[in-house]
Amino acid sequence: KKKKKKNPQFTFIHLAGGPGSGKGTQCEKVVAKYGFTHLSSGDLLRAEVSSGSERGKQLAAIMEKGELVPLDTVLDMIKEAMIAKADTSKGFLIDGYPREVRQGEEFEKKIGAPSLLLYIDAKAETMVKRLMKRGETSGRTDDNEETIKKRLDLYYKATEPVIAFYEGRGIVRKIDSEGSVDQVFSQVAKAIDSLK
Ligand SMILES: Nc1nc2c(ncn2[C@@H]2O[C@H](COP(=O)(O)OP(=O)(O)OP(=O)(O)O)[C@@H](O)[C@H]2O)c(=O)[nH]1
Ligand SMILES: O=c1ccn([C@@H]2O[C@H](COP(=O)(O)OP(=O)(O)O)[C@@H](O)[C@H]2O)c(=O)[nH]1
Ligand SMILES: [Mg+2]
Repeated sequence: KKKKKKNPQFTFIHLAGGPGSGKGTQCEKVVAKYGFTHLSSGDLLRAEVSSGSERGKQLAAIMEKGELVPLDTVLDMIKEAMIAKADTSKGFLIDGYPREVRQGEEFEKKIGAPSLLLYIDAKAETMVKRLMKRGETSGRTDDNEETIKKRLDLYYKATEPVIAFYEGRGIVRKIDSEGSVDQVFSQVAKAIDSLK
């Protein structure tokens, strides 16, 4: 029996990469050029924390430690945000999700299959440097040395396998993010243009 494709009217592009690799920075530029809708799971979680809700308080405790919020919570938030934008959006940039292989599997079951995964790759040393710098002004409680170390460890353990999972499907484009923002973006744009 042929399986019906979920949500074929939308393009889904995942961005995976370590903390501070530059996912958010690149997404802003993609939005400006291509008009896709940017959904950052981290930003959605931080918005819930700022709301001061009971759920937000629980999330804050997890994020401060650099651990992962339960799968269903994050997926529900992404889904809600997508529904809110579904009328006006052609495609979604999903930044920082999936964080682990199971999250990728659930996304496909409940939302749809991605056409591209942009793997934003930077050295650990580079990521730490950028995050420490960002921490001077970001106000993010997780931009401190101890939590950055935990986020990196978890990235290598849980998130890198996601990239291998999608490599098997041939949709991964590796982006070298050691250069300037514009150098990185020219690689990102090439990968997106190759979709058409
Ligand atoms: N030199 C250089 N710096 C960058 C580049 N991209 C991002 N940065 C800086 O690195 C820091 C982290 O960038 P973000 O875009 O917030 O990184 P992120 O991957 O979204 O990180 P998380 O929010 O922690 O997931 C920022 O302070 C940026 O100014 C880049 O291509 N080159
Ligand atoms: O899908 C997600 C996205 C974020 N987080 C939590 O939110 C924090 C910040 O995530 P973000 O993507 O903003 O930053 P990164 O970890 O890439 O530096 C993480 O450390 C996690 O605690 C999570 O659990 N699941
Ligand atoms: Mg970000």
